[in-house]
Amino acid sequence: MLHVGIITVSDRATAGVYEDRGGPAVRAFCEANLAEQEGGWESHARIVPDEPPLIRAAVLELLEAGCRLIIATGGTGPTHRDVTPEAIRPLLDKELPGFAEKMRADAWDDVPTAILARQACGVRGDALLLSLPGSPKAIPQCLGAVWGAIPHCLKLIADNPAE
Ligand SMILES: Nc1ncnc2c1ncn2[C@@H]1O[C@H](COP(=O)(O)OP(=O)(O)OP(=O)(O)O)[C@@H](O)[C@H]1O
Ligand SMILES: Nc1nc2c(c(=O)[nH]1)N[C@H]1C(S)=C(S)[C@@H](COP(=O)(O)O)O[C@H]1N2
Repeated sequence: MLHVGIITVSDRATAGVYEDRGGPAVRAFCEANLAEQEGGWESHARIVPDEPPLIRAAVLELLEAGCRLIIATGGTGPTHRDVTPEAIRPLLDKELPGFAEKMRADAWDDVPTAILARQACGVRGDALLLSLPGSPKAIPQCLGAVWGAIPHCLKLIADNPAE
């Protein structure tokens, strides 16, 4: 069973200013793309404001719950409240910059503002952590851009545990 953690990082979704569409968009993408997952999969969703300690706490809680793929959406932009990369980076054993590079490169022709996102992606233990922009329409674009590398990455980090 693959446990997938989904974290919406959004002041406004947390406060109820708008209904969260980011978490459900990640879940919908997983539903469409994990149908063949051996042993099945299960999602665990959290919504937090743009506060580093709360973002980190959500990541650590989902790791503790056994999530091996954690996908955060929101808070990657250039404003002072956008702190998801700063919150996630210290938790990574290794950053995998290719994930963010591919997300931005694939979106560039369609959405030039794609380069405003500072996605932090990498591994912690045997888990892969990804961050995506908050815009719900960015979610299938960004996940679609990198999905081809995810099963192999999960297998590599599971097969080569730290001492
Ligand atoms: N979780 C979400 N659910 C629904 N729409 C969202 C969500 N996150 C972002 N959006 C939409 O995408 C647009 C761009 O997101 P923006 O960068 O302003 O949000 P954020 O910084 O990720 O979240 P917030 O401003 O709530 O902290 C917003 O105008 C909003 O309409
Ligand atoms: N594929 C894609 N990437 C995207 C976007 C988008 O609409 N599609 N929006 C951009 C915009 S406008 C911003 S400000 C940044 C950061 O968004 P965030 O702060 O909500 O994470 O993501 C960028 N990346």
